[in-house]
Amino acid sequence: MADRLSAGQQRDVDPDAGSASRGRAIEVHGLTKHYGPHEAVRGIRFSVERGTVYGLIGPNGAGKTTTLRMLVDIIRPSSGTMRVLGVDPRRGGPALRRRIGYLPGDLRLSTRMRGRALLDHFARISGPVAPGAIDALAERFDLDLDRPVRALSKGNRQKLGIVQAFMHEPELIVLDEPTGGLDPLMQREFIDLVREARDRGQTLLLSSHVLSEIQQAADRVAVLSAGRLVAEGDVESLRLASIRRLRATIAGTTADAVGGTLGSISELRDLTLTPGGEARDPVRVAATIDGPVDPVIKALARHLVVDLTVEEPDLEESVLSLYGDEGRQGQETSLGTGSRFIRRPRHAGDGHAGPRRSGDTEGGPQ
Ligand SMILES: Nc1ncnc2c1ncn2[C@@H]1O[C@H](COP(=O)(O)OP(=O)(O)OP(=O)(O)O)[C@@H](O)[C@H]1O
Repeated sequence: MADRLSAGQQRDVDPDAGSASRGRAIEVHGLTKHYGPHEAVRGIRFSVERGTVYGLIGPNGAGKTTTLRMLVDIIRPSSGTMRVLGVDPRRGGPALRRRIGYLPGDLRLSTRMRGRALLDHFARISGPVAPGAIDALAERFDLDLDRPVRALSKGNRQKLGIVQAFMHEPELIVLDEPTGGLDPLMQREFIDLVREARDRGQTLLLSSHVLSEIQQAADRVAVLSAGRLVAEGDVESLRLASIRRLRATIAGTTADAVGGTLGSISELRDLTLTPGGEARDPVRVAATIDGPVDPVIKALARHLVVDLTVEEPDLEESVLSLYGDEGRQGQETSLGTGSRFIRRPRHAGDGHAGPRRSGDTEGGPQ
């Protein structure tokens, strides 16, 4: 596994592995990474309490992988400081690495070895694995360890990566996009595994661009955008969770009547109504729900709803929707009760001038 934490060169463990940070598994201050002139991570700071699950979310290219790779000492930061399990990862060497389980985002496994032999090989590097632990994990994920790794499907190779990250029950588990390639049943199993590890006192840091996954698994969340940390807080405080995209088709009425019902719902933003060609043809509704779904559903139910979808928007859309231009540029501002950097989200009504009929502007449905 090209990217797996390897034994590497022996280095000394930092002697001041610290009293001040004993409650924290990870502390990051002003962490920055340049790739040539490109600033992939720009002065971020966050900390992860021991025995918690911390989620890093952000659209593609936000800097999640770069951040994780710095924490596990695969790449060097350009500037800033990090403490991982009380140790500077640049100086922690194999002793620190054995305390960490790591699943890289670009897991490449193409060996002829069978799954079991590969995991045994990893176990020799990562430290002792309890008897039966590998089989128990494999069984849980329905993973056949007797097949050559290169013959496994992408999802099964991902399972192998998950097993190697968890099997030695390390103090800290760092997972980059862990559920890529897993089917929904296995994703569920993975979330359970994360919670059980947390309940045993292990600390987990995971990245994802799927908001719902982080919502289910994490206690605390940081949102990265364009290399900056634009929001940080506990999962409930993260308003990204309440953003949904609504599409509906309503029959037997006019766009004006639908606008009359929906126009005053404060949870709806960017409401666009597209009338049918003929007077009583179905009206198509598109909008963003920012808040509880219930008032919207009740307002829609006053009409004949012939089709309805309410779905999670993609993360880029959510970040930009809530954090606007600052999110686009990755700026930080602070706000919040118990949360750093949580920017006041835009509310319905901020610049919201009622429903738009399709054709009123060039934009169309958002
Ligand atoms: N080795 C590299 N050389 C140059 N630029 C890089 C390198 N690795 C990453 N980048 C750039 O750094 C930025 C952050 O990339 P990173 O992979 O950390 O983002 P990410 O949030 O993990 O994205 P994704 O969800 O797509 O994996 C991107 O603009 C990316 O193109």
